[in-house]
Amino acid sequence: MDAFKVIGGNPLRGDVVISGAKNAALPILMSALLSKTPIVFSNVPRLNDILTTVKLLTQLGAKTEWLSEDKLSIDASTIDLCRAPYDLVKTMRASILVLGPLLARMGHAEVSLPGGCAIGARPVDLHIQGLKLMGADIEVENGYIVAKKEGRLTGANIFMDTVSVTGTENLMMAAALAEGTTVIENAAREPEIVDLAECLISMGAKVSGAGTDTLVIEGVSELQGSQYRVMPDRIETGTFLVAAAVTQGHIKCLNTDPTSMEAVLSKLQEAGAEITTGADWIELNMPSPAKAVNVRTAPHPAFPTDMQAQFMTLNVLAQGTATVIETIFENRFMHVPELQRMGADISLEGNTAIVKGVEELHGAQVMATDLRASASLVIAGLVAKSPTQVDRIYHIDRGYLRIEDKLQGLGADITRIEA
Ligand SMILES: CC(=O)N[C@H]1[C@@H](OP(=O)(O)OP(=O)(O)OC[C@H]2O[C@@H](n3ccc(=O)[nH]c3=O)[C@H](O)[C@@H]2O)O[C@H](CO)[C@@H](O)[C@@H]1O
Ligand SMILES: C=C(OP(=O)(O)O)C(=O)O
Repeated sequence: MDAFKVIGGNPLRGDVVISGAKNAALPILMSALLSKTPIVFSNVPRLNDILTTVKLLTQLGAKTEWLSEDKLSIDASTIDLCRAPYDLVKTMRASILVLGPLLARMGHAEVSLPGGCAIGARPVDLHIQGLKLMGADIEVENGYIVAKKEGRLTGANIFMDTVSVTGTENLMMAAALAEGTTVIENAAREPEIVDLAECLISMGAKVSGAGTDTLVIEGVSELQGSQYRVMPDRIETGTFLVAAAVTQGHIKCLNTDPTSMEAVLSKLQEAGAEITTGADWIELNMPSPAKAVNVRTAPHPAFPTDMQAQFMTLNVLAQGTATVIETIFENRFMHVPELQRMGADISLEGNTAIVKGVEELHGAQVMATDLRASASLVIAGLVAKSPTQVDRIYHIDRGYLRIEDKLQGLGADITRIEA
C-alpha cells in the first residue's frame, strides 16, 4: 500500500487548480443511466472513485470513453445488466447511487448493501423507503437490495426523516423518469444536489426547488443526452485553504466557486485568515498563527462534516481551545488518536472533541483511516517538526486528484512511497 512521506516546515505559496467535485461527479455520472443517448461530462476528476464508477457503468453494459483528461462520454443505451456487485460497492459506498436510475430505467436493480464504513454505520433505509413509496417492490436477499417495478415508477410525496445527500440524489434520479410528480421534503440542500438537478434539467428533466428543502420533480417518459460540466470541488478547495492557513502561507485556488463554501470561508476568517474572492477563485493569506475556532458539523448550509478533520488539525496548532462537534457521523474522529500521536492535545467526550492548541507537532508514522482523516494527517505533516509518514493513502486517492503534485506545486515537501 502506498504511503506519503511529508517533511514539514514550508509555508504553502502559489496557485493551485481545483478539480471537479467528486461528490457531484458521482451522482452526475450515474444519471447517464437514465438516458438512451450519450452524454458528455467535463471537469470530471479522474480519481479512484470516478474510475470505480466508470468500471461499474461499464460492467452494467454502458460504453464509456475518456475524450480528454477530464472529459468523459457515457452511452448507456446498451445497458443489459442490473447488478452492482459487492466487490465494487465495498470499495465505494456511493455505488448505491445506481439504485434509483437503474430501477427507473430498467424496472429492475440489484445493488449490494454497502455495509458500514470507518466513519459510521451509514444505513440506506431512506433510499429504500423512498423508492418503495414510488411503487417499487424491494427485498434484501443475500446481502443485495433487489428492487423491481413493472412499468414506470409512480410519483410520490416523500418526507425524509434525516437529511441524506445520496438519499436525496437517488430519489431525484428515480423520480425524473417516474409517472407523475414527486415531492421530496426535508431534502438535502448541498451544492452537489443543485449540480445534479441542473444536469438532469439539461437532459430534459423537470426539477424545481434544488437548493431548498423541498424538491419537486415532474416525471418525464424519457431523457436525452446532453453535455454537462461538473461543479468545482468545494471540499478539495477547503482542504488546500486549511493547509495554507496551518502553514501560514498564501495561496490562490483557481477554477473554484466561493459561493458554495460560505461556512468554511467564514470559519477561516474567524481563525485569522485574510480571504479575497472572485467569480472563480479564492485567495487566502495567513499572516499569523491561527486562532482556535469552534466547529459544529450539520447539513448544508452549515459547516460540512467533510471539512471537520481538516479543521481539527487547524485547531491542534491554534492559539486557544476549541470544541469540534460532529453531528452527522457517529465515528468520524478516527484521526484524533493519530493526531495525538503527533503531539496534539485533544480530549473526546461523545461527539465533541476539545482541542487545546499546542506550540508544535512532531512527525510520526500515522495511519489514514478515511478520506478526510487522511487529509488532516497530511496537513499535520506539513507543519510537524520531524518527518511524517502517512500510511494507507488509498483512502486519499479515492477522493483527491494527485494531491501530492498539487501540494508540491505550492512548495510542500511530500513524496509518495510506492508499495
Ligand atoms: C458521495 C457523497 O456525496 N458522499 C457524501 C454524502 O454521503 P452520504 O450521502 O452517504 O451521507 P448522508 O447525507 O446520507 O448521511 C447523513 C446521515 O444520515 C444517515 N442516513 C443516511 C441515509 C439513510 O438512508 N439513512 C440514514 O440514517 C447517515 O447515517 C448519516 O448519519 O453526504 C455526507 C454528508 O454530507 C458526506 O460526508 C459525504 O462525503
Ligand atoms: C465521506 C466521503 O465520501 P463517501 O461518502 O464516498 O465515503 C467524503 O467525500 O468525505
